[in-house]
Amino acid sequence: MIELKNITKTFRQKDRVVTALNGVSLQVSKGKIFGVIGASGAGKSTLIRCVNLLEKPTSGKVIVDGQDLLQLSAPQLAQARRQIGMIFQHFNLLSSRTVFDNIALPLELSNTPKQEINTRVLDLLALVGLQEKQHDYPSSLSGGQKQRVAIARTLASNPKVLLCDEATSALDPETTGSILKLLKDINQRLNITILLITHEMNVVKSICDEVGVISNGQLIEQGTVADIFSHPTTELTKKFIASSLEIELPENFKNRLSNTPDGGKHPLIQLEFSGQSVNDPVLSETARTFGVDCNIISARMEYAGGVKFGVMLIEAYSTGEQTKQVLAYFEDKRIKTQLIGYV
Ligand SMILES: Nc1ncnc2c1ncn2[C@@H]1O[C@H](COP(=O)(O)OP(=O)(O)OP(=O)(O)O)[C@@H](O)[C@H]1O
Repeated sequence: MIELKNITKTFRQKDRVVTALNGVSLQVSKGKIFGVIGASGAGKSTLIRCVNLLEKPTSGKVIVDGQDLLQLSAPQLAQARRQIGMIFQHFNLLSSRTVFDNIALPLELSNTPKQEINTRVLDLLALVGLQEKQHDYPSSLSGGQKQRVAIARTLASNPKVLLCDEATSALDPETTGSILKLLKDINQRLNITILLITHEMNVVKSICDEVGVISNGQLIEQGTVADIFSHPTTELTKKFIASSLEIELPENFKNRLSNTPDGGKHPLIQLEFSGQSVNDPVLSETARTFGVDCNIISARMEYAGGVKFGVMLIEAYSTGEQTKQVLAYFEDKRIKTQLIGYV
């Protein structure tokens, strides 16, 4: 549905040339959700804006639904763009129009009959769960509600593709979750292909089928979410994955933490489970094999693309030699271990 072939984009900034995209190629199949993740300035916005030619690539090809966009005449491009919806971090609603009228706008612009506009907007309001807000103005809505209006507005044109430019970055975690759920719902119910950009691995993990990692204008890694999570090859990808799995050591353990096992303290071990880890009942095996009981202090286990990931902090009731055996056992199960200290 979307194909970028060897896209390069350079900008002229006073006396120097900035290469925002450097030979980017990617493909998104119909009905899939593809996430591009990268740090600030990596080229994410430029990339997504090249898909609907808001930004014209310096070289390369942009093919959407079989059409080579750079070869189209102005009217043909306008037609093709109707198939490509876009939502933004800051929603871009018209403050002088009600919720209903914001959603109706693209239909008015395409001269849709009034009765049809009415039915369609009411359907869209129901789809995004905002029927009661139709007469309200954007200023009285929460961030999540504004993004729902923006989603409904872009769906009004029946797009085949939806581009999401950091669509949840201005929202709190709970609202982010509900907007991501809505996007997944739209993707599945309407079979809309989604390309999104984000700097948060949690977004990728919760709704994407495939992911590309962008750095310095280049896609340095791409694949299915399950593959990338289980076999990340670059340090940057590993960092993004780790950032989505962070857990905090509770305050009372922090205060007791020391570098030595003096005074009968027990080792505090961090276990990092990835797609490569052996899926065994490791804690009970540790107790049976080494006679070492473990207390789970904090844990976060999740699934991405059908693979189990997570981090766990355990206090192992072990002494010196046993601790070494237990750490070696976890490593053998391909669980990344780190001795944090003693508590
Ligand atoms: N219109 C422009 N003129 C000049 N340089 C630009 C322009 N747009 C982007 N750039 C440069 O291109 C590079 C990539 O920018 P881009 O906005 O695509 O990154 P990003 O990954 O979206 O960053 P952020 O997450 O901070 O929005 C940056 O070095 C930026 O300064």
